[in-house]
Parts: sequence; structure tokens; C-alpha cells
Amino acid sequence: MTQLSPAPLLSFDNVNISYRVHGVDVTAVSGVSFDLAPGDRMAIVGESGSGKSTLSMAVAGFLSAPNATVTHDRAMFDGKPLDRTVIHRVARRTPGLSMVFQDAMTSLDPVWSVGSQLLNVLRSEARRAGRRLSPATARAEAHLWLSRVGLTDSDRVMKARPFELSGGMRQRVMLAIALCGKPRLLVADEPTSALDAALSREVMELMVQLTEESGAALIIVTHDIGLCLDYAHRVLVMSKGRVVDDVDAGAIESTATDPYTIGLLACVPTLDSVHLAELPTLEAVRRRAIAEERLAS
Ligand SMILES: Nc1ncnc2c1ncn2[C@@H]1O[C@H](COP(=O)(O)OP(=O)(O)OP(=O)(O)O)[C@@H](O)[C@H]1O
Repeated sequence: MTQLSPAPLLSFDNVNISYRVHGVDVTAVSGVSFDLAPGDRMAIVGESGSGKSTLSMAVAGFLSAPNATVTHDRAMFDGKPLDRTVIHRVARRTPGLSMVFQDAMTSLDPVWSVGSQLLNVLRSEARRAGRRLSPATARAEAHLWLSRVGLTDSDRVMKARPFELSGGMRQRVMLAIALCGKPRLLVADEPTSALDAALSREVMELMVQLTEESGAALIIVTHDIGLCLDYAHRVLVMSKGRVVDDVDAGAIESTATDPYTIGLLACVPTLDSVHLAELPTLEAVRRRAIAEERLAS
């Protein structure tokens, strides 16, 4: 008997996004199509300006730049059409879909305590699900979520305002807020770029563990191809607004076809590169490829 693959959780076909700058439409995302299965973990990788944040914000419904225009042939989430062509000044939350951002300091409200922000989300999620949530249960759930993201001193964290916490703690708070509504998809835009290497890995591992436990799918947006190869099942490589490779993370070395992806992979530090005086840059890899091509022809 042939096994039917599950219906995609997310399905985008021919997404195009441009920004109007000084009266001219500048393309940021061009003809992007992909499906994401429930529980899948996909990384969107590319250098700065390749369009990955624009794409992920459009996916999550957080693209609010008034000069943006989105067109697509299909945008579906959890079996329902998503209207991503209308840009709202204030992001519209899609039930079942959450996002964490690069900079928790600007994403969390600086005025309200962590506890009130977390309780607000828990209450509104309960309302949406038609569930009664007493104040005592809401507080217990908030403490539980803080401990799930590794914040054991939850009494202090509940009372603290974001600026009173370290960067790593704020990122964990954001993860708790994003996951407490039990989303089916979490979109994380450069979630660890403000953290040091060790903390980055801790937060990535936590994000993977919590989404795996709940069965949520995960989209990780990053410029760090090395980091995402350890955590994603699949990698979408973007360059100049286009998807140039869409490959399994485990087989990327043998299946990537685009010179851009091959260049990115060549820049990942390995045990073999410890003897090098300096690591290659993407530009150096590009120049070497062009020189080798010239020599061969
Ligand atoms: N609000 C905006 N108005 C005009 N152009 C924009 C706007 N936001 C992004 N862009 C442009 O769109 C292109 C894609 O930007 P985007 O931020 O999506 O890339 P990125 O790959 O996420 O880069 P980074 O890693 O630096 O965030 C870039 O050329 C950028 O300058």
C-alpha cells in the first residue's frame, strides 16, 4: 500500500514581495514557493538582504511596512487560505501561528512586567479557545511556562520588566510567550543572533525540544548555515530574493546545486579548517570559483 504524505501545514505558491522606495518598486522576494509538513523544521538561510526576514514576516502575518506589496498564487495555513496580500499597519495574529524575533528587547513591551505580558497572552488564547481560565490557573500556567523555558526563578522573572533581564533570559521569555498558545507553527527570525555562541545553541536546543514535544512545525530564519544544519530537517537557501536551493539538511553537501549554497557551505568552519590562518569569506569563495571556471575554459 502506498503511504500518503500528510497534507501540508503551510503552502505558499509564487510569493512576490516588493517595497516602494522613492516611487520605484524594489523586489525583495521573487517567485517563492514551498510547502511545509506538520512538525517539520525548515531553515531559511541567506546573506543579509536576501529577503528571508521579509518572507518570514509575510508568512507569519507580521509584515506591516506600509510600502510593501505582496502577491501570491496560493497561501494556505492549516487548511485555510491566508490573505497575505493586504498589509495591515498593525500585525494580525493568525491563530495557530507564532513568531519570535531577533531582538527581544524591542519585541517585548518595555513598560509591562514579564508576568503581565505572559498572562495577557494566556488569557487571550484561553478566550479564543472558549476555555475558562481562573486568575490562579493563569498564574500557575505562567510559572509553568517560565520553568519550561529554563527560567527557574519564576517569581522574580514574573515581576521583572524586560530591561531587568539578561539577553538570554529575554529570549527565553519571548519563547514562552510564543509557545504558550500552543501554536502549530513557530516562525523564528534570527532568534539567537543577539546571543553568544554557547547561549545560541542552548536557545536553539530549547526551541527544537519544545516544538518537538508539542508537534509544532518550526521555521528558523538565519544567516548561519552551520547553526541551522544541526537543527533543521530542510534548508531553503535564498539569494537576491529567490530560492536557489531547497534541500534536506542532512544531504546538503551532496544535493545542493547552486554555487551560492556551495559557497555558503565552504565558509562553515570545520575541524579541517583549524590550520587555516583565516576562514574563507563568501566573496573569496566566489572569486575562487570564477577563477577556477576561467582556468577550466
Ligand atoms: N521597509 C522596507 N522598505 C524598503 N526596503 C526594504 C524594507 N525592508 C526590507 N527592505 C529591503 O528588502 C530587501 C530584503 O530585506 P530583508 O530584511 O528581508 O533581508 P534579510 O535577508 O532578512 O536581511 P537581514 O538578515 O539583514 O535582515 C533588502 O534589499 C532590504 O533593503
